[in-house]
Amino acid sequence: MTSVPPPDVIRCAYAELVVTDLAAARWFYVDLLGLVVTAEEPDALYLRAFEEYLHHSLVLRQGETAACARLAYRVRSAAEVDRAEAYYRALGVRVERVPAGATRGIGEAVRIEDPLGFPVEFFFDAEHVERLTQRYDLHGAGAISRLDHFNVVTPDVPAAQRYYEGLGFTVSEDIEDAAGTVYATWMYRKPTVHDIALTGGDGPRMHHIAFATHERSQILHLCDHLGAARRPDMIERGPGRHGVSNAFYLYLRDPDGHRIEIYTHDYYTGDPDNPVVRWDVHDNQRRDWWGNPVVPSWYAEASTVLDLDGTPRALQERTEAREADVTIGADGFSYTRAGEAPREFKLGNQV
Ligand SMILES: O=C1C=CC(S(=O)(=O)O)=CC1(O)O
Ligand SMILES: [Fe+2]
Repeated sequence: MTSVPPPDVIRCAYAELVVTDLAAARWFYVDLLGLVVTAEEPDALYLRAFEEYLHHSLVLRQGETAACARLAYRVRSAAEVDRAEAYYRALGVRVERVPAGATRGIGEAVRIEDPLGFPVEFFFDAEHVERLTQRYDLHGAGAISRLDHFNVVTPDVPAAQRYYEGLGFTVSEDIEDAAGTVYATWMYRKPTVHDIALTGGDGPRMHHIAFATHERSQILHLCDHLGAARRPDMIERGPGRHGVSNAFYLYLRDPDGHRIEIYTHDYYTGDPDNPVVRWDVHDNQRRDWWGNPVVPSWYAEASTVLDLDGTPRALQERTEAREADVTIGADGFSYTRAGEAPREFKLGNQV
């Protein structure tokens, strides 16, 4: 902890992913997902969703090894970038101040290796570009409106929660058990369910980046589009309705295996007394409200993250119980209505 006040974070703002085949990634993110190309270079794409007016919310950069190179938060003013620098220098983590343009379209920024091992950037100034909210002539049937959240894998969820609480984030929901083990936590700065989800597991790894649509029909269109492209294998999990967040969801894997969630219909969390929702890890509606099982890859796989030199981070193993180990008997395979003995397999699901 430090006596230096934290920067005033507004929201999650952009991610930078390393992809091994930029053309293949372009098909997935632009031709399929419909993200808008703000700028294009031989080895990089700067993409945004239709309601976004900052230069980008996703950077795809050609590289040898697929990885997450950066998770960026926007702060409320240029002065808050200075405060971020002071806060993290006081925390004693690696801090770099970069000039405007270090990332195309982004102003002066502070980059850190955060206490959880993630490459994180704080910025305020960014180039404004056309906001395409009402350019319905450009929206496809699967139009994506904005970046919604990051989900990261980290071994010690309570420690990660404490770090983010120090940064001014608030818990909206979590998954825990009767012994007090916390398996995952959702935390926000913008008044929705989360800007960051902390998923218990070997980390640091990036679990997914999520974009929001306005309508469930847009998510269903993306599934149909993948079918038409004969690429339904890019659908990892869903479509479905989450228990946590109540959002309608779809998880896709991009050509490099990076997980992208398309998400809609979560809820407002902006009042100071917003109630925290706590889920029992043995409630098999927690991750899918309809009780459908979470596919094993969703628990097991996540993207490598890089340090500020671009070197992949070594992983620290989770030492507490792992959700996939404690819920296989409840993840769509049994019912957990209070007082009822767990049943066998949920109809239609077999291990
Ligand atoms: O955004 C999310 C909201 C809810 C869930 S969960 O699978 O319902 O826990 C996962 C998630 O973190 O991707
Ligand atoms: Fe998510």
